[in-house]
Amino acid sequence: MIPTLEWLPTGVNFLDQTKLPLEETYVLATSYQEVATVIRDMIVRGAPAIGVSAAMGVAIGIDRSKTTTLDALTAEVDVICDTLAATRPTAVNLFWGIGRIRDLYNRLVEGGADIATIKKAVVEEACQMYDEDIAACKQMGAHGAALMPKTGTVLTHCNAGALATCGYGSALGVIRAAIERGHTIDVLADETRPFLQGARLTAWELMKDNIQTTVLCDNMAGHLMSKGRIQAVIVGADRIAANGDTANKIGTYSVSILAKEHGIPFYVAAPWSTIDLATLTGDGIPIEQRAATEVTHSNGKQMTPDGVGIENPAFDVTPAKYVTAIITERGILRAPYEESIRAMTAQEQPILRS
Ligand SMILES: CSC[C@@H](O)[C@@H](O)C(=O)COP(=O)(O)O
Repeated sequence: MIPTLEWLPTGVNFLDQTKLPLEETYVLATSYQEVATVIRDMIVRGAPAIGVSAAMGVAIGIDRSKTTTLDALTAEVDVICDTLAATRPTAVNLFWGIGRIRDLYNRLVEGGADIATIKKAVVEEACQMYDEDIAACKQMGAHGAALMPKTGTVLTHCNAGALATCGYGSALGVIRAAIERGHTIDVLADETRPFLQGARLTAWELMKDNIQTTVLCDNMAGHLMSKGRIQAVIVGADRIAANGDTANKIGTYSVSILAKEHGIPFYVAAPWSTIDLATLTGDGIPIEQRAATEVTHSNGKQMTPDGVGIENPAFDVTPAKYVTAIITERGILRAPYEESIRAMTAQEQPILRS
């Protein structure tokens, strides 16, 4: 399995996704500040991977703290959490990952645990979240495989694969699971301007698994749909509001409308940690704005005239009405999403182990 990130005795080791597909190199983060930089610079990216990375960031910050009193440690934990929370705004998994370690820390302090016990427990929790993320991807695959065409072409946007998770992938995990169950699927990967997660990352990881993959420019999907070349669309998600509106990589919204127009099912695959019950509709989802240079430059070369205006929102929101189903590790959600999400939230869930 592709090692997206890994807890090591020396730190948290990240496959540098900014260097793919040409170089497979790693960045070892030895402090919470370095983990924050890795997330902000998109060395690691993809909502589920960001969530676990942030949890590991909090854990490494606590584990490496030199403070000797609980009061001082608690003050430091505030700074650690705030630093990591300021890295990227859209993927709710970031805040979920930080919150889970923070909650554990608070419970341990209230329970009278000493610093050594706390350090051990937060590291174990972060590593458990890593295992749970892989298990959740496998479960999404098990639930979603039957929705994929028995034979046909599936379009995906951005990278919701092993690289966007701790392994196996959310949207690409469903495709992998379908192929493992005997489906004959080839993948169309939108290049996903401007950061090229589709062209660089989805193509790289699917080729590694010998899954037939074709990269297309973002403006080509409509043409191919009109020619009957696409049987399903599946994407990941960075945040799903309580009504099913889904934030995902910029361009997803356009693909969803094209799919609707052509009668092609449009699926979202995401772990439960991507569902944000506190955000009622897509209007409440913060959209990350990234640097203009991602648009103005390609491989260091300037592509636009000096002084031209630039837009670079990193995400858009697909209204729930365009989403055929949301595949989670708990099961498949269908419209009306307020009700199906509420019903599945109430269900008791087993702890997943990879
Ligand atoms: C599985 S993570 C969400 C993905 O579906 C992906 O499309 C995405 O938007 C990731 O954004 P990124 O900016 O690369 O972190």
